[in-house]
Amino acid sequence: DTFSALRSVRQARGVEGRLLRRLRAYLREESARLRRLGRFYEKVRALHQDPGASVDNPLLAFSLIKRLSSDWPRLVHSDEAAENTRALHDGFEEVQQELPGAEDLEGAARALMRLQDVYGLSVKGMANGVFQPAGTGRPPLYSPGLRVALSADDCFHVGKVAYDTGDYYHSIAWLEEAVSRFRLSYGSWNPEEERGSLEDALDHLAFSYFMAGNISHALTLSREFLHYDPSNQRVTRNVAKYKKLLASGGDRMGSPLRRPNATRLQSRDAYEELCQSLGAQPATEQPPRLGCSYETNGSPYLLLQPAKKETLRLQPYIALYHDFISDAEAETIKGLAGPWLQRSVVASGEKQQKAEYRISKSAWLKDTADPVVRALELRMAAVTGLDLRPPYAEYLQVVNYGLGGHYEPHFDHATSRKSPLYRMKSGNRIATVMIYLSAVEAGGSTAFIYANFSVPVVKNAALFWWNLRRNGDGDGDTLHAGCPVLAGDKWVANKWIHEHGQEFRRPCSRDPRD
Ligand SMILES: O=C(O)CCC(=O)C(=O)O
Ligand SMILES: [Fe+2]
Repeated sequence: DTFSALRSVRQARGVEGRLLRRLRAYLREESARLRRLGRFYEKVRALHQDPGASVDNPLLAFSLIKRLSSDWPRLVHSDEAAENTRALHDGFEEVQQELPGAEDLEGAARALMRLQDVYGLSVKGMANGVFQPAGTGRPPLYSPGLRVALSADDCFHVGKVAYDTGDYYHSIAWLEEAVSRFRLSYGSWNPEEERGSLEDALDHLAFSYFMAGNISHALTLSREFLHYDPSNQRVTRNVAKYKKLLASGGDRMGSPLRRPNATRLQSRDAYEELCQSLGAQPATEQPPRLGCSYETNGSPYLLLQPAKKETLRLQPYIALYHDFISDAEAETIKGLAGPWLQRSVVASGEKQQKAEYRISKSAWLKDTADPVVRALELRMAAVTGLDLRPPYAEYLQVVNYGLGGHYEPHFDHATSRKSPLYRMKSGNRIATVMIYLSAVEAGGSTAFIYANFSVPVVKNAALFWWNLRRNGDGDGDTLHAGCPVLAGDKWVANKWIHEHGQEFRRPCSRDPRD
């Protein structure tokens, strides 16, 4: 699919570039053809208008006969127009395989609604191209270089995706925006088309209000619909039904519509607050235990260039290593993974499958893929002091987030003995090293829900944390998430290190507090 990785969205832009060039060629050919027709028309018309151009002149008589017997039939039966159309069709067919489909449009619409929800954005603002949290004095979360507004039809399509899944909370917000935009432009340029669209939006909006229990609104909108299309039987029946319901007191107009909790989240508010605050929570612990240091970790590898460690939390233990990789290395890793990216999956029982709560594409890189991957593994081993040789760690997982791409709160370690993670037979995931391979323009922080803080995307830095306690139990405090990317192309690389092989490097303890 296209929407689930920004790399694919960029490729889709390339596809449109090719279509654009085809269309330009088509316009050029067709304009030349029409110009030729125009010249023929003008020439013949001039002869017909000129009183001196009489067919008494044998030369003019000859050319008349030639025109009628040869020029006109050729002109009328020319397949030039058809050939131009065919070239356009062929160009389209060439890229057909690469075009986004219905599921992409749906995924893209869901992405906009996710950004609306998680970042508390108003639909009206978004439709106007502004990313400002609604009803707060906060500044915009993102100010694009080029501000673009959505069309009435764009808003209708987002609303329709919500409508089709029975999500009337979102369908009402987006269809309201569509209706008010259609009303504004109504009759301005293409009355027939605009009217059809306004009616369609009114129809869907009225039904959404009806389903949400707001009968009086459903009635008002249905009446407006009938103003444009008085003979519509279905809507006429609806109006009668709504009137009857209102008369019997069936309106729940006052009750506010609640956002559906489609996610599996119990801690949704905390999560969203962490995503919005962009890594600005005060630490509960104080220096000197929290702070920055140069680390050689007893490794000769780090002697000349120690790791730049920022300890972020002690419980759970989380550290950020700044400048862990170079820009060039990051580009190499992204380039190696790019062609192999596949929709990311999540563990579900014993299986792996794709899920709405993880929107990204990912690829696995072995250390034999390139010397850069190998060097990165050695550096991670030196910094963590852990054994990363297979099967003690998984291959490097490179992830590219998509439109509104995110990974809702989860644990990296297995929480069930049946998890596919145990297929490696090297125990659970004891620790995670996650490298930020890119910057983002807005959003995309890594939020630790129970630890109550979030890490903004710091390009080239590596985040480290222990997933397990020393007694082998999963550390519940490590629940974490990748917040939706508001703007930009977020890439990360994950290294998941397993328990086996670390016995002497991180010794066990029976104290559950360790
Ligand atoms: O992208 C992030 O910030 C978090 C990613 C993550 O938690 C994961 O891939 O397991
Ligand atoms: Fe994770």
